[in-house]
Amino acid sequence: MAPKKLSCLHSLLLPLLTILLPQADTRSFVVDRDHDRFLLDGDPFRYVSGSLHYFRVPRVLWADRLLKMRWSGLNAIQFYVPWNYHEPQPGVYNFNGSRNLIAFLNEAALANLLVILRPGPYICAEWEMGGLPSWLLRKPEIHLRTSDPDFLAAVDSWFKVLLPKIYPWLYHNGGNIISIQVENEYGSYGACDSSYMRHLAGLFRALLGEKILLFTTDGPEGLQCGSLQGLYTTVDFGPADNMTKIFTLLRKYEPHGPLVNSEYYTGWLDYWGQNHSTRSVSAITKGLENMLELGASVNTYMFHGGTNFGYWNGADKKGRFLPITTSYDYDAPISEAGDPTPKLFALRNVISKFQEVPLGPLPPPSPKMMLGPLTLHLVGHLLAFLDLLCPHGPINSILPMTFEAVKQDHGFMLYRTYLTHTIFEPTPFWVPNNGVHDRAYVMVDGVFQGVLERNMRDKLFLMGKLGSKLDILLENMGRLSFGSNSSDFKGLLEPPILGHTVLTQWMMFPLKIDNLVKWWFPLQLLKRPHPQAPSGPTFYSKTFPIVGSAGDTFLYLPGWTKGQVWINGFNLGRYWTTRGPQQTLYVPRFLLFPKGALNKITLLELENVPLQPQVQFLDKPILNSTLHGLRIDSLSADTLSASEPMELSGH
Ligand SMILES: CCCCNC(=S)N1C[C@H](O)[C@@H](O)[C@@H](O)[C@H]1CO
Repeated sequence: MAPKKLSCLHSLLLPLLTILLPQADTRSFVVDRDHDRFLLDGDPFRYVSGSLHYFRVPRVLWADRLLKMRWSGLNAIQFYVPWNYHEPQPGVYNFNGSRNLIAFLNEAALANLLVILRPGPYICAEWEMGGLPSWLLRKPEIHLRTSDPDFLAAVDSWFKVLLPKIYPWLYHNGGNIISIQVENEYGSYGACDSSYMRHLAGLFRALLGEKILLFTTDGPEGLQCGSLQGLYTTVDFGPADNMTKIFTLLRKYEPHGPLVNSEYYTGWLDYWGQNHSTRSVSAITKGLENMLELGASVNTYMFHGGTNFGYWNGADKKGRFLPITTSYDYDAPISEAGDPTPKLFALRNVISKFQEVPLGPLPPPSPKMMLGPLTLHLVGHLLAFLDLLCPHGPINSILPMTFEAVKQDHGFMLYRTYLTHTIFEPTPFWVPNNGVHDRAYVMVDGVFQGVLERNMRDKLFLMGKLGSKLDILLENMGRLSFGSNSSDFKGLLEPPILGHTVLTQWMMFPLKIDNLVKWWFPLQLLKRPHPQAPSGPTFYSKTFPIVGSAGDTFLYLPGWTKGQVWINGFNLGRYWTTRGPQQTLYVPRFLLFPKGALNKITLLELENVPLQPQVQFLDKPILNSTLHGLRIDSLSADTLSASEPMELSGH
């Protein structure tokens, strides 16, 4: 069922693509079960693909990354489409700028790369709520990833917008999409709702037609529940797994047709507070060569990881809640900053034994820049800006409400109540049933008392007078992206208890920090110094010029604790210097104004500010600090010493 009207871009591009590519009516990508292979336009074909997530790479960098992937010998790329990235509110869609999926497909076509598309609706990917929009949780009893009518209604409505957009880009229609995955590792979810999977398969067929190859991907243990008649079954595993054993198991589901590993892990993800993950070059190249020897088609996950900018990281639960770091470097062949690594050259060498790889030099690593140290100035305590951060005023409720209930999807919310009696002695303060989701910065009359953290710290001791103001800044650290319970509500899930008193009569202030930072600090007069010595959630800022030529750089925040950073209004993501393993944040050079113009860095430090409120921009990342302090051997001496301190005029 072709869409009734092609967008003007399609009507312009499609004829171009049809001229550049063989006529649409002769194009085909099919499974040849007689010879256990794919056929592309009737010829034997094997893909060697790499995963790159457009939603983790600013659009201005897409062409650079795709060129490097093509040069590496890949003939295809694989990527997800995060539902929550494109439908921020029910019925509100965004496909602009770095969300322009069609522009990304076109960039891939221009790089001569075929596409394996994975539109979900659930994508996992260490992404916020595995790609599902958090507004689904406004119906708290919804059963995600099942044939729950409320969930399917939202899925149908989303796919009726998305799938017609990609229909013209299907390979047999003249585009570059050769196959499409249905759901994601459904067999690992536990619901095992085959009517849900059948519903999705039917919807994809209705909107995409009969020709496109639809497939599923599961770990070996998930094939039973994740596979479905009519969808080609593929598997995922890494270099340490037993390829022979897993492919033998896969043959139980696909006795004929090409063997496919849809996620061959080149590295792994990082959690805040855990050691940095790496995978050895030798193990990865050996595993890839073994699979290519077998004639398998392989997608390497990730080939370029990118960054969880803003609040987009997801989380796992392994004994305790584990948020994913801002960096999604993944120890991938192309680093977070887009630089080729030894792993890339080693994989290219393996691929070249099986298929032609493009000649010509690979673009050199991007120029890097050092800057600073910069001394930031105090703008004011977060509470001093409540009127600007929550212009519509608070929501009142006897019991605290969740982020989802007040329709705050990401970031921070302030909960406020007043003590109904004087507390003379330090008195236990806690939220029952581990009900802080995820971190609570507690203040009494504006004075910072400490932090409660999901699974990590559940009690503080407070004192206060009758009528004292009790403020709790609640941080959403990203919703679970994997596991059987994606309904990861955020906020105070239960009323807090002080001593023997259940605290009621709450005011909820959903905070629109990003809006404010984008338009804020135009003049020094907006500073609102805090009456007490600032500790707890406090804004710092600095205006600075670039010295010398601009380049990619890595923001280093020695002595700071935890918070959020914006550069020229762009939300760079979370830092957590005291937790690691990530110590720097990637700053693509396009974010910075060149020499002659002024840049603005804004920090929201949530806990403690260093005596010297300074930051530096380094010429290399630090992603592997030990759990107990930074291993500075990862930095050259000159980098650490950096240039002369820059005392700049201005604000
Ligand atoms: C502990 C990892 C949680 C499960 N995720 C796994 S196994 N993975 C498979 C999943 O399909 C992919 O989206 C990624 O999430 C990948 C890990 O990078």
